[in-house]
Amino acid sequence: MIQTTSTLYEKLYRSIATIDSSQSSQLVSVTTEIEEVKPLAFYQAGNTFKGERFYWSSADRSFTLVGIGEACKIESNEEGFQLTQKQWGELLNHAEIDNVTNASGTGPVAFGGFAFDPYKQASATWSDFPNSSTVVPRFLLTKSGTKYFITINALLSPEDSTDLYYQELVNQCTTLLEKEFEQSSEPQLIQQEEVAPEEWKRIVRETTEEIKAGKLGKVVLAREMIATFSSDIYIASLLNTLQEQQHQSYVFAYERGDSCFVGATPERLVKLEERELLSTCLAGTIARGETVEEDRYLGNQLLQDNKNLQEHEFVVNMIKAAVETCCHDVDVPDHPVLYPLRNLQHLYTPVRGKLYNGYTILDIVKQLHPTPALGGYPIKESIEFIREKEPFHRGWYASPIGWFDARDNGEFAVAIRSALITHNQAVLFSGCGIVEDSHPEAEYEETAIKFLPMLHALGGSQ
Ligand SMILES: C=C(O[C@@H]1C=C(C(=O)O)C=C[C@H]1O)C(=O)O
Ligand SMILES: [Mg+2]
Repeated sequence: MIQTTSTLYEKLYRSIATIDSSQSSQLVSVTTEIEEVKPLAFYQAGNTFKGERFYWSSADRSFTLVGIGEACKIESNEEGFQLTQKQWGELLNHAEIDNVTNASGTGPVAFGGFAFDPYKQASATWSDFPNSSTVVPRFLLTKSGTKYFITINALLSPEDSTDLYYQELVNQCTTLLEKEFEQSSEPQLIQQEEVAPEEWKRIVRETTEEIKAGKLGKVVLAREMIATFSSDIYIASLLNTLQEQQHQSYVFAYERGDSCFVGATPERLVKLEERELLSTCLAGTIARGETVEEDRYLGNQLLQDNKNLQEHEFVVNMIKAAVETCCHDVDVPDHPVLYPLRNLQHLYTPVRGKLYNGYTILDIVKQLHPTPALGGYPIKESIEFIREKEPFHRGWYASPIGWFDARDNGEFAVAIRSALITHNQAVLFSGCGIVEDSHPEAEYEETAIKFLPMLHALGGSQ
C-alpha cells in the first residue's frame, strides 16, 4: 500500500505540474496497477460518499468497476446522448492522462445511464435521477481478469493544484483501499405489494386487441412491486447477494441523492472493445424446471413456441438492421439458443460486427435504445403506446446503463431485473413482450418470475 500511495502521489504531482494555466479547469487522471482488492470492500468503504457511487460487474464476473465520489458529471433532463458525447469529448481534449496500463476500463472512465423515455411526465419516484446522468468518478477501482487498477480523477483549476490538495486525494484513496468487506444481514421485509395487477392484465388485453387490429406488432408492458423494510437497505450486501445468486447477469448500482438503482440483468445492449461490437437479442421466456428432465422439456418448448419466437424475432430484426448501419462483417446466427438463468430461461441470439470508424459507443446506444425487447415494434408507435397506457414511470428501468473509457471501449446493459431503492423502500420493475397471441394471465405469471431475482436478494418471496 505504501508503494501505491507514493506512486499515485508522484503521478499526480507530475501531471499537475503540466497543467495548462490558460484552462479554467482540466481533468487530471492517474492510474496504477495495485494488489488484489475486493471490489465490494472498496464500494462499502465509500459509505461517506453516499449518492456518489456506482458498481458494475460483467456477467461472467471477470470485469468489475467501482466508482466513488465525482470528479465531474454530465447531467441533463433532455434525451442526453449528444450532450454526453459532446461534454465527454471536451473533457478529454484538455485532459492530462497518466495511464500506461493499456487496460480497458482504466483511466478516465465515464459511467452512467439514460431514462427509458425522456418524454414521459416526470414522477416523484425518480426525482433523484435526471433523464441522463454520467459521472467520471473521483476514485475508480478496476478489476480486469486477475489484475487490479486504481485511478484517481480530479477536475483541477490552477488554484487547486496545491501539495496539500493532492496529498488529501491520495490519502482518501488509500483509506478506501484498506477496508475489509463486511456482509450485513438485510433488514426485515415488512410489506410487499404488487401494484394494480388486475389493471395491468386489462391493459395487456387491450394491447393484444390493438395488435390484432394491426396497429402494432409488439409492445413490452411493465409493472411495479413495492417492498418496504424495517430499516434502510444495505446496498453493498445486496450487491454481494445478487452476485452470488444471479450468474450470467450483470450486477449494477448507480447512486443519486438518497436513491440507488440496482439490478442483476442478463441483457447486454452493446459491448465495444477495439472496435469489435457485440450486441444481444434476449426475448422469449419460460420457467426453469425442477428436475433436469423438466428443465430440458421446458427449454425445448421455448425453442419451438411460436409466440416466444415471434417476440424474439422482432428484436433480432431490429438489432441486426441497426448494427448493419454502423458495422461491417455483421454476424447473426439463424436460430436462437437458450440462455438459462436461476429463475427462468430466455431465447438468445448474439449479434457481432466490426464498427466503422467515426462511430462511438454512445452513437450505438442511441441507435439501439429502445430495442423491441424493452419497447416494442414499430418503435415510435410502441413507445407512444407505453407512454400513454403504462400507469407509472419507468425512470431508468429497461434503459441503457454502463460505462465507456477514453479509448472508446465500453459496455452497456439494459437495466431490467432491477429496483429503485430509497432508504427502506424498494420499487421493483418487471415487464414482458406482448404479441398477438399473448394471454394476460400467462404474461402476468411471466412478470411474476422476473421479479424474483431482486425479490430473493432482498429477502422477499413470491
Ligand atoms: C422486460 C423484461 O424482460 C424482457 C422481456 C422478455 C420477454 O418478454 O420474454 C425477455 C427478456 C427481456 O428482453 C424484464 O425483465 O423486465
Ligand atoms: Mg415474454
